[in-house]
Amino acid sequence: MARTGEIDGDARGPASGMAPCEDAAALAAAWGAVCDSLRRSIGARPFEHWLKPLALGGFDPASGRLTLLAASPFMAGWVANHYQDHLAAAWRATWPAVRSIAVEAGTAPLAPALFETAPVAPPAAAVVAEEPAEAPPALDPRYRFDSFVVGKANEMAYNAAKAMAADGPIGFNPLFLHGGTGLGKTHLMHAIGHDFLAARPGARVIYMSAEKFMFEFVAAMRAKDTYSFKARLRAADLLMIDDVQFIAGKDSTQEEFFHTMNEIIGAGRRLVITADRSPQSLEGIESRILSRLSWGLVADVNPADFELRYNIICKKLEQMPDARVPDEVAMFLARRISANVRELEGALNRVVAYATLQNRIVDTDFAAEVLADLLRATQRRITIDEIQRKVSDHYRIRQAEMSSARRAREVARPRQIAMYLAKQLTPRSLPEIGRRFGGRDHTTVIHAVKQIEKLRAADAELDADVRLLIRQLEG
Ligand SMILES: Nc1ncnc2c1ncn2[C@@H]1O[C@H](COP(=O)(O)OP(=O)(O)OP(=O)(O)O)[C@@H](O)[C@H]1O
Repeated sequence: MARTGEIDGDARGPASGMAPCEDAAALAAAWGAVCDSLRRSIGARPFEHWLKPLALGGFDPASGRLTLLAASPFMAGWVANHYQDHLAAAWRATWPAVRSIAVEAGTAPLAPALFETAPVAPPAAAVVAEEPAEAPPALDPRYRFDSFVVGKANEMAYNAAKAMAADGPIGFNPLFLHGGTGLGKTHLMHAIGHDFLAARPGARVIYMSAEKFMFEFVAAMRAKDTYSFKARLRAADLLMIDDVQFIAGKDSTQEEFFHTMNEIIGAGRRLVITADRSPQSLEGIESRILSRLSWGLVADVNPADFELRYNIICKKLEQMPDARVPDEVAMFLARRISANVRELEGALNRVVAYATLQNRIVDTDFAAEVLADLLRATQRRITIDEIQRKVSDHYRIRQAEMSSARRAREVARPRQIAMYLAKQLTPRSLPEIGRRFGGRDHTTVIHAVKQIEKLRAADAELDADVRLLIRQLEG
């Protein structure tokens, strides 16, 4: 079954004058950029479930027809019915040569070159999906322990996951991992699956989202054949159910889930569950399930701090040997994209994809330009008061000196730095900044900004001070 949705075309041809599909890597990079924008427009969860598993099927430059492939006719139909407009808008913005989009069931053509230079677009094989009965589990090959960067925020979860995968008896079962979206829970689950299988070739490993668990269970009930569904899950040596909060309020699914859990644990097989919050905070989930979950090991995955974010970027860059991303940009991304690792990864991919598409050298200005929307959305509002406080602390002067008339170098220079930072980091106008620094004129502010710009270029120590202050203020 194929669903085709036509979108209004812009018949003027491909974006940036590029011959469509001549450069398969560019098409893949465009798909990466489209994915990024879709994730933002429809939200991370629906994106992960419905759109991330799509693969690029092909693009016909003559007709402008782009084919996307879904894992099943059901998925293809759903995507075509629900996300056609989003897909059309995102492609139109990125690659106007696309005039119609067809979503079909099928597997991706074997065109590894399409993805080779474009880490932004996961190949079909990397799609996180649940395995059909008897097939090897569809574990994402990228999600392994050695590609997972460990820091304070996730070391407890990492160690527990390692223990879950290790050979020999384990001291706990189930393992319950919880934390906000995009922090690496799914990654850890897949890593457990890989290691478990490596230690026990032929073992039955099932990874499944709770949403899929519900769909399959409901479908089995409708078909009046729940036996094979139950038998398959309960025979798993390692069962992993992702995002269990999804079954909140779904009574019959919870009933089945509870029995599955009991069977697995009772038979000494391993169970791993994730959720976006701790068992105590999961609402709409039966208390018997929650208490069962709390019997095992509960480990949280916390938001990454700056150091971990930076290390993650460095790790991702190791996997992109063609990407030329200087350290200064890695630090910039780590500093500015702090919401979660998925967003950080998406930002890095977007910068690399745009640099490839536009043949540009990556520097901080380029990254800021490419990520302008994201940075605006995530930017914390920095106030002039905060800047004055931070700078005064740094130079050990009283904050009142920011507004005083004293001209001695030891207070005048920090004051100029604070004015410069106010101009750089806040949307305040020059006259307003002047007013906040003891009623000074806007020309004084302009002078301070110019002065500090000059000094930053000439004086490494002052430049390092300013960088540090910016980093601290931007959090
Ligand atoms: N510590 C880490 N090291 C390397 N990559 C990481 C790390 N944490 C997260 N990632 C990457 O971030 C992305 C998002 O992670 P993942 O999908 O595992 O998040 P999640 O916690 O399961 O989110 P959700 O609750 O939305 O399903 C993945 O590509 C993953 O590889």
